[in-house]
Amino acid sequence: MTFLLKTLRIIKYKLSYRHVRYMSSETFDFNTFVAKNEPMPTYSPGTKERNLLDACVASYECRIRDIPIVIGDEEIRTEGERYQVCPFDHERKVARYYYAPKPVIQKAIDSCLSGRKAWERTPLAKRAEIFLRAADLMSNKYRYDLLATTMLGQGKNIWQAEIDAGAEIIDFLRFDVQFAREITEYKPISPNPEELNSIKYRGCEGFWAAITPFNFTAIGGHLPMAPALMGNVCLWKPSDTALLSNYLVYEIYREAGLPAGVINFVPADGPVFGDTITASPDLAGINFTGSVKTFSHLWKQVGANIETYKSYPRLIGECGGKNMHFVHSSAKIDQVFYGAVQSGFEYGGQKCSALSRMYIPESMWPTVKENLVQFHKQLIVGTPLYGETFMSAVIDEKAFARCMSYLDYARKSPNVSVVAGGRCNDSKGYFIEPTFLETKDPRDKLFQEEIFGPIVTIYVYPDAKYRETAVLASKTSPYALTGALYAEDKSVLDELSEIFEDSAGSFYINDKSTGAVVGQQPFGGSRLSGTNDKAGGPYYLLKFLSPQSIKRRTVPKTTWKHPSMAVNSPGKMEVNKKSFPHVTD
Ligand SMILES: NC(=O)c1ccc[n+]([C@@H]2O[C@H](COP(=O)([O-])OP(=O)(O)OC[C@H]3O[C@@H](n4cnc5c(N)ncnc54)[C@H](O)[C@@H]3O)[C@@H](O)[C@H]2O)c1
Ligand SMILES: N[C@@H](CCC=O)C(=O)O
Repeated sequence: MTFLLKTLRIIKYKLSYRHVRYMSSETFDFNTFVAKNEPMPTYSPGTKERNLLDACVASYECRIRDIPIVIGDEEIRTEGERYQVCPFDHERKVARYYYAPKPVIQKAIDSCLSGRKAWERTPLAKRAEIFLRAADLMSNKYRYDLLATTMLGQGKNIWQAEIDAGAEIIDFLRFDVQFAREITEYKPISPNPEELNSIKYRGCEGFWAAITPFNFTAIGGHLPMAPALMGNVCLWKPSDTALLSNYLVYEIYREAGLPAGVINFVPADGPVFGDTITASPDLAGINFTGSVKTFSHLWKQVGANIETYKSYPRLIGECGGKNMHFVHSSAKIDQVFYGAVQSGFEYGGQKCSALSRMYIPESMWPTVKENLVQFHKQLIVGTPLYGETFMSAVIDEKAFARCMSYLDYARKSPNVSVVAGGRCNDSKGYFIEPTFLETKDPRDKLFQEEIFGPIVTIYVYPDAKYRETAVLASKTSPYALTGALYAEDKSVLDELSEIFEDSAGSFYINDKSTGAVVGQQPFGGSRLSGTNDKAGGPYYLLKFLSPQSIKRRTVPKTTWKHPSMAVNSPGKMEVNKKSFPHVTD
């Protein structure tokens, strides 16, 4: 009976998915293509898209997807199967997967390399068309599956899943196509009529490795796609806790026409994968998003092997943050609460851009505190499958333990008090209550270390000391990812924006620190937050090109002499006897 119901649900969903939106690949002309951001449906109760999404989520009930390693066209399953579970219900398995050991990772490298030339020689416009087709499949046929797998596997609520696995991934694909055209439009000049100059926009010699995090399906899909678009071949190592959605993205690329072996899908133990790719002389680059710890480790491994590579590997790393909201007394107070709740707690604070330290002027603190406590009471924390849930569980046991250790520290520290929240429960899922803490010490570790959970710490400063506090805030953390400044006073905005210039790669004025949109706010940070390559903007793609400059002489030379030399007997080789006295006639 359950089986029958389940099958009926799947059939009903499959019959109803055709909800056709904008198709960018149908009338595609590479030379004129201009991307636009994917419209986001509201999913409010009773809408068509909400009903379709609910049916899609239900169709995954009792299903465990089997996810192989894919090298070329070959599916590989190794011994020792593993499971991805729902973070909000850790008894519920959603995917079964397998780790690639060293020889399998090496096989994936060899497979990539064997197809590299053919893919690089495929015209850019053709490569672009494949990824636009993928964007259309994501926008239409697979929209709800992408959301459902992100909700179930990564614990995002409907809106957070749409931002990521709906709009953002589609935007990445379409805007990258436009950016790829724009950055390859440059042609060198040929002012000498005897020469013709050109540039060949090659990919890199070797293979790229895309190592992706759990927290954004869009980042998972984008990191291998961007090098592939620019003519590279790539190994994609997805995160263990994002496999369900990430494998679907991989399947969509293949359905859209991506040839086998251009991207090989290689789930693996992190260190085994890292050791194998950094030991390969053919490593062309690593496109990484994740923690500082992992990126620094990879960088060291590349450094240790530097003399063994055929080319210097390029390293892109988008890492963590300790993102602040700095509030001045001229700020609009309601904007401060809304921003804090959304940026601090959406997706359980598991966005690299999430608010985690906040500076509030004394005069505002009583009202801000009262409102934060009131809002806190209204937040629904639970299963992301329920439409009114604001926030769900953190991703896994490790994240739960990390958040708990900071909450323990907060309870024990004489400087810290709990404003709201502070509880945790992992009996069903990895639930951490959204928490506001207040500290008396603006250099507290709560103001320096990335927690990556729903914990926001507040420091209350004397209004008149806003300048000194801003200078302190700009230097407190080793990260520089995102930051927001709330103020209405124009001179304060100018002054503080300058103070914060080096402390945030993505800076917001009177808006929260999360929610960058592709093509609108290219994203990334410096200091320990990464190499600031600005995904979602055009310059990102430059990293994946290794252009070849070509000069063609069209009129043969008639002499070897420099113009500065006397013109007697042009073109005839003469030996200068003063320089070579030993030369005799
Ligand atoms: N700046 C950004 O754009 C951005 C975006 C998303 C996430 N992040 C950051 O990512 C982190 C959260 O993601 P996470 O928990 O998945 O990070 P993580 O570093 O634990 O894992 C990232 C990836 O690296 C792999 N990995 C782990 N050890 C490895 C090793 N030795 N060699 C090779 N690969 C290895 C993991 O399996 C995973 O696929 C946070 O710090 C967050 O701020 C940054
Ligand atoms: N680009 C996203 C964050 C990505 C990191 O997790 C944002 O702007 O909120």
